Amino acid sequence: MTEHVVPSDAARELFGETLPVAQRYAELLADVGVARGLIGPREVPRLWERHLMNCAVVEELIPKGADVIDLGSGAGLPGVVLAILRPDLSVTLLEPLLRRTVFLNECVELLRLDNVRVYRGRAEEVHAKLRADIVTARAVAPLPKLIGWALPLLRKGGSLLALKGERAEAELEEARHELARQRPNIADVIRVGGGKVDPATTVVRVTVTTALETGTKAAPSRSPRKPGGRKKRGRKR
Ligand SMILES: C[S@@+](CC[C@H](N)C(=O)[O-])C[C@H]1O[C@@H](n2cnc3c(N)ncnc32)[C@H](O)[C@@H]1O
Repeated sequence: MTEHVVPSDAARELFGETLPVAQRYAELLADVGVARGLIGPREVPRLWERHLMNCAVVEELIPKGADVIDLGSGAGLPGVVLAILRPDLSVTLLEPLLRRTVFLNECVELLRLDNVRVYRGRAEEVHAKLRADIVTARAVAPLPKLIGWALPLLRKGGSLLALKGERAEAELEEARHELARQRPNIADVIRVGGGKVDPATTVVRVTVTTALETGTKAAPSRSPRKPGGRKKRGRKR
């Protein structure tokens, strides 16, 4: 195992019985991910704390059995982490760049993630094709742009969970105009994972309170699970 990819006790606690799969993912990021330029070599020593764990704690905001789109998944953050931790979720990794979707497909296969599909495309071009209960996004675009890309993908009552940094509240203020132009919604900033990750992960959550207008309806969502699917992995809480 790559020396730097050894999980801390906190990571062991957080991932529980799913740790071996998370560990394999961390190794893929550290080896293939770095070799192909999908993740910077300087990130390797902090893969667990800054990347995997920071993303994992967002799972507490996601209802059981939800359809999740990870918008701008890149090398799989946070989508792959959430899929590992929560086999009950159906996760679509939405990513436009071929090099990244190739890596994502390799991850799905090597980690045997039957609850994940990789979808190559740009968010703004798939509004008529994809629908979800939750859209996650980390480091993809400024909030006003992200809102315009993500909200049309949500079912009524669904939420965009945008992982943001220190400026989350200010970004939300800057996005008020765009929020007002969209379907009715409620937006707030929440911090998750306090006591598990330091600093806690900051999430801008935007929940849409109405259904999409007719004429913008997507095809029914396809479950990424294969027929007969994989056995559920247990999870220590
Ligand atoms: C800085 S990377 C972040 C990747 C990953 N979410 C992470 O946190 O490591 C931004 C990603 O968003 C993708 N992206 C950019 N514009 C997009 C769009 N319009 N729709 C979907 N994905 C997009 C890029 O291809 C890239 O992989």
